Amino acid sequence: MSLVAEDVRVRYGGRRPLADVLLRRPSPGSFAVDGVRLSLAKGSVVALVGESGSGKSTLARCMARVQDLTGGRVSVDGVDVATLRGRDLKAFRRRVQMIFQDPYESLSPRQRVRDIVAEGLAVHGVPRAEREERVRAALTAVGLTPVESFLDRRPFELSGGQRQRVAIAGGLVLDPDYLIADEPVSMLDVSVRASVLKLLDDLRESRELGVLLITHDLATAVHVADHVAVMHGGRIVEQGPASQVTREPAHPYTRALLAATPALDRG
Ligand SMILES: Nc1ncnc2c1ncn2[C@@H]1O[C@H](COP(=O)(O)OP(=O)(O)OP(=O)(O)O)[C@@H](O)[C@H]1O
Repeated sequence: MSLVAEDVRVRYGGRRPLADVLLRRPSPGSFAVDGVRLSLAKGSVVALVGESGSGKSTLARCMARVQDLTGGRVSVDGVDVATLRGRDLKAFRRRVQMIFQDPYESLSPRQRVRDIVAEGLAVHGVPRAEREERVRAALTAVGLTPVESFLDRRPFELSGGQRQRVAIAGGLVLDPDYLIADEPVSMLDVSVRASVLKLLDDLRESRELGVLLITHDLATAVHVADHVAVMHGGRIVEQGPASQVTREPAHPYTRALLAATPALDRG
């Protein structure tokens, strides 16, 4: 079972963001994602690595079907996700969950942990009587135990790492097949990054979750990924097993990324 992007292209229309002009990012005529192929199998962690503006988030949104493609296709188990409607689309929305960089921004400040985590259950019509048990199971799975001491807290009463765990629990509660994590640790203290990455790795193993880990940091990528795809200017310039990409980088851009990651460069 896998979620696959094939020759995906995205071109944005309209006015260009000022930051793009100032940073001399690709012009409107060019593609933010330009012919990308990427496959995410269940039970694997694939890291999508590249600098800001390289197209990682755009590709991720396409794979979650929250963004339209200009060309190519995204399929799940061989079915083009653009063709999904009604019940099938709802099932896809359950199967593919996204979590974001800043758990503080993506979590509603006034809601309590129990309601934040239960939100997806309500949307997907899980009976009220089942919700509490599933919320507890999800919080246990992300290591927020004893569960009782977290259920009634609000986001501001949690540490950054705990907030990211709540966001992950909110995705997991629907028992997805794939988790797309867009820079999930970049806002966290270095000391808690490793534990959140380990959590993603544990979930991959215990739930056979397919994790797409988006990061600008190669060190984060190789920490947990089986497969690394390096994105630059809307294209994947290199991809392969994590050990191969870091030991024998074939593309100059990958070599530059490695050189900027001293610990890996030495190793
Ligand atoms: N809604 C949009 N409208 C116009 N251009 C956009 C839009 N979203 C992204 N872009 C542009 O598309 C390109 C790729 O952006 P994208 O966010 O996918 O890259 P990224 O690698 O995820 O970067 P970051 O890590 O900064 O989010 C950039 O030039 C960006 O400014």
